Amino acid sequence: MSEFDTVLVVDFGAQYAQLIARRVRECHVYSEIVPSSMPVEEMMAKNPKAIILSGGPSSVYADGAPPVPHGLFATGVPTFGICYGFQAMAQALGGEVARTGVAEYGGTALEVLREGVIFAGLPSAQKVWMSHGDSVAAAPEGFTVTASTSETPVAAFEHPERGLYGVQFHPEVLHSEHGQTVLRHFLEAAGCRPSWTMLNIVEDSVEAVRRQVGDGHAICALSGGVDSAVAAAIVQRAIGDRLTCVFVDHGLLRKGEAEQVERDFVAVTGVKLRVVDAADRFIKALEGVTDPEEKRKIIGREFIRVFEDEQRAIMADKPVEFLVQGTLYPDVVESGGGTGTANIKSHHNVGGLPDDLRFTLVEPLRALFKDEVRRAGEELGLPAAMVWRQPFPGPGLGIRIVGEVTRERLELLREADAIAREELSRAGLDRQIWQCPVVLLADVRSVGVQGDGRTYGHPVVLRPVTSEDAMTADWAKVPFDVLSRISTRITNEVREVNRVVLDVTSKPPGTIEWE
Ligand SMILES: Nc1ncnc2c1ncn2[C@@H]1O[C@H](COP(=O)(O)OP(=O)(O)OP(=O)(O)O)[C@@H](O)[C@H]1O
Ligand SMILES: O=c1[nH]c(=O)c2[nH+]cn([C@@H]3O[C@H](COP(=O)(O)O)[C@@H](O)[C@H]3O)c2[nH]1
Ligand SMILES: NC(=O)CC[C@H](N)C(=O)O
Ligand SMILES: [Mg+2]
Repeated sequence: MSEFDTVLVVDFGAQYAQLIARRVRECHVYSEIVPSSMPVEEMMAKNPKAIILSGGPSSVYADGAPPVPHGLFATGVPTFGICYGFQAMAQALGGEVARTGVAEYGGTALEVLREGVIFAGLPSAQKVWMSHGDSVAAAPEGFTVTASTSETPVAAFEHPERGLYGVQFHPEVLHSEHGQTVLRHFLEAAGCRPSWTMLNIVEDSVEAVRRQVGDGHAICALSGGVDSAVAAAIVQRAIGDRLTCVFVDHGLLRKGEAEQVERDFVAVTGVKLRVVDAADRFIKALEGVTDPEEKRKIIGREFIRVFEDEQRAIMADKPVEFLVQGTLYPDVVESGGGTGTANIKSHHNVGGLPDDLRFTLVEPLRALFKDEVRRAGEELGLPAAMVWRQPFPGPGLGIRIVGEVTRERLELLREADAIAREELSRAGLDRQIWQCPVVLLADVRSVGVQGDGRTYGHPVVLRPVTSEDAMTADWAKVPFDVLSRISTRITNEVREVNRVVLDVTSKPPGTIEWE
C-alpha cells in the first residue's frame, strides 16, 4: 500500500474547496477533492484516512440541498465539517440547524469554551473568518460544544470517540489566526502521518500512469509551459519512449516561441517531439468569431483534431489511445468542473474539449496548483528556466485580441507583446510578476497625433499581475519608468497602435486574461 495517507475533501460547491486540500497538503498529508455526489463506496475505494466536509452555498434544510453522502458516518472514517459541512453533520446526526437571522461575514471573535482535541493548547480568544447565515442551534447528542461567538452559541463541536469534529468558521483561510493548527489537530487525531511530500506525488503519479497506460502508447500535448513539461517528464518516467510529445504551432503563439520550444525542450529532456504547423486551420476556424467562449471551444476542438491526425501519423496500424495534458486544478474549477461551481471560462484543455473525444486523458497534475507543480518540477530535476517560466494560456493570443482574430492583428499583438516581455525581463521583474498579458482592443479605435499628423489606431492593454496560484491575483505595481519605456517603444515600433493603457484590476473581480 501507499506510504502516505489520503484525506478526501467532500465538495458541497465551495468556491475555495481547493484551499482546504492545499492546507492539508501543507501539513504533509495528501489530499484531493471529490464531489459530494460521489457514492460512499467509491470514496472508500480511495482508502481515505480522514474526510473533510467543505462549505457551500446552500442551506442544509432547503429543498435540493446536497446531503452528506449516504452511509458516510457509518464507515467510521474520522470526519471534520467546515461551515456547511459542519451544519450538514449536525443535521444528519440529529442536531438542529436554523436561520437565526444573524449572519457573520469576515473577521469574528471566537471564544474557546473547552480546548478538547481541536483547540488543544490554543488561546481561548482568537480571530476566525466566518461566512454564514445559518447556524447550528443544537449540537447532536453526545457532542461537546467547544467554542462560541457572540452570535453563534455552537461555533465548534466534537465527539472524539466517534472521530467527528466540526467548526462553523473557515480554518483554511489565512485570516483565521490558528486555522492551520486547527486542521493539523484534526489530522493528528485521525492518525494521518505527515509523510507526504512533492516527491511522493511524483513517484505515485509515475506509478499511476504506468498502471493506466499499461503497454499502450501516449501522445503528450506539449506547450513549452511548466505544466506540460512536468506532466511529460512524469509520463516519460512511466512509459519511456512509448511517449511522443506533440507541440502545436497554432499561429497564436508569441514571437520566437515555436523555435524556443523545439530547441530547448528536446535538449533538456531528450523526448521525441513532433512540431505541427497548424496555423492555417486554427486561423481559418476562428474567422469571423468574436465571442470569447466560442473562440475557446473552437481552439479546444482544433487542438484535438490535430492530435488525432498525429495519432494516425505516429502509428498507422494501432491507434494511440492516450492523450497527456498538463491540466491543473484551477483549469478544472474555472471551467465549472467543481461540484456546483460556476463556469467562469472554458479552459481549452477542459471545458473546451469536444464531446466526441476519442482519447483517454492522462492528467497527472489535475489535483494540483501551479506552485505545487513547480516544486514537483524541481524534484524531477527540470531546469530553473523551465520551472519558473511564466504561464501562457493554451489558446494563446487568440484570447488576447478583443474582437475577431486575423493574421494582421496577430502580427501587431506579437510585436507589442515581445516589447513588453523584453522590457520587463530587462528590469529583472520576471520572477516577481506572475505574467503580463498584452491585450489588443481590436474593435476600439482612438485618435492620436504622431509626426504632426492625425492617427486613428488601436489601444493595447498591459495586464501585469502578481499571484500565488492564479485563483486570485493583484495588479502588479510595475515601476513607472519601466511602464513608460514599454509605452514609448510600443507606440513607436508597432504601427496601428497609438495608445497603451494599464489594467489596475485585481482578480476577483477581473480575471487575468481578458477573454
Ligand atoms: N501549443 C500547444 N501545443 C500542444 N499542447 C498545448 C499547447 N498549448 C497548450 N497545450 C496543452 O494544454 C495544457 C494546458 O495549457 P496551460 O497553458 O495551462 O499549461 P502549460 O502551457 O503546460 O503551462 P503554463 O500554464 O505554464 O503555460 C498544456 O499543459 C498542454 O498539455
Ligand atoms: O492553458 C490554458 N488554457 C486556457 O484556456 C486558459 N485560460 C486562462 N488561462 C491561464 O490561466 C490562468 C488564470 O487565468 P484567468 O484568470 O484569465 O482565468 C492565467 O495564467 C491564464 O493565462 C489558460 N490556460
Ligand atoms: N460558507 C458556507 O459554507 C455557508 C453555509 C450556509 N450556506 C450558510 O450560509 O450558513
Ligand atoms: Mg501554457
